[in-house]
Amino acid sequence: MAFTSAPLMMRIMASSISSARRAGVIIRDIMKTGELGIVDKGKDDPQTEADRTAQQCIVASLTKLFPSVKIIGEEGACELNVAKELIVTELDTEFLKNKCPDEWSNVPAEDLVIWVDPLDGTSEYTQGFVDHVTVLIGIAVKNAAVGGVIHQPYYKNSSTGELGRTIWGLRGLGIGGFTPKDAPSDKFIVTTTRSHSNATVQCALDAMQPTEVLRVGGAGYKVLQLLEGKAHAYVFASAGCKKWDTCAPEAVLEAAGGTLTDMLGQHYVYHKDVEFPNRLGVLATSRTESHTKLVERIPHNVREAMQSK
Ligand SMILES: Nc1ncnc2c1ncn2[C@@H]1O[C@H](COP(=O)(O)O)[C@@H](OP(=O)(O)O)[C@H]1O
Ligand SMILES: [Mg+2]
Ligand SMILES: [Mg+2]
Ligand SMILES: [Mg+2]
Repeated sequence: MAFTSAPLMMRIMASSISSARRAGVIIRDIMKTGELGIVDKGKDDPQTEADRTAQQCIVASLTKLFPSVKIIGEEGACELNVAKELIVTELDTEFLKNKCPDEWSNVPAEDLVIWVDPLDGTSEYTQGFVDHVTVLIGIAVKNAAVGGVIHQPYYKNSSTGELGRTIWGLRGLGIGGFTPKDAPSDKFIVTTTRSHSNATVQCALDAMQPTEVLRVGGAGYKVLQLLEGKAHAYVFASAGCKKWDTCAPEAVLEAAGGTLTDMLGQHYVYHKDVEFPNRLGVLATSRTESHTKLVERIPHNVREAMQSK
């Protein structure tokens, strides 16, 4: 096959793009059957047949191609001996036309972790807000979120009518599949959770003094709103998001000049032994905003509430 000599990082990105697309088809197909097979993993934490099957597809496909790379998926350990139709072996050839940034051209498998959220925005998926759903595949090198794929299965291309779009980002290369837009400079729009709010989340939002608040599902979708110029900041003062929610969004947003950190302005780490919860919340800003200025607006009681978790 052409391009098989591409560096490991580029092959993983290209395979992530292909398998995220296939996961998007699985998510749409399961919705069409009307049998979502919802299981409650905890309070406000549903899992569906689409989460389970999309994860099997992504993890089995990446494991087949990259057996020595650590892969961590939201839905836990999964069966790797899956039906042939669930295995995606093709690499996205368009992506492989890019030159690998020098800093990633020799990264060994043991420095990599792939964080998989097979369906981000599950609550919204079960309630029919399908636009909020994304498939997230993040690639960490040692501690840092470096590469990411965000696939939006229900995005409709207005000229072709085709469903699904895939946005990728790689530090040192930039982003693809999409042209970012800046949000209006005469407003300050903040995007936040639709289904996991609480008093601390609201207190942090109020402190931002937004002109408008958007309440939508999924970490992936909220970061897309920043890239699309629909919001200036994503503010979520809660420990509810996990590493698979933020690895891909952080890499894509930062490749486009934005910033994603905890509420204190520190980057999360994504090595294989890190704990899953993002205990200090999520604060993300588009490339036009001063991240530090927003960190300074977080009130003491919110900082204390988060640090005591
Ligand atoms: N309190 C909480 N409990 C469980 N999961 C939470 C949570 N708060 C946020 N999350 C998870 O973080 C992601 C984004 O949340 P939100 O849409 O509220 O912004 C969702 O991922 P999943 O849909 O992949 O599970 C959601 O489940
Ligand atoms: Mg979930
Ligand atoms: Mg998620
Ligand atoms: Mg999920």
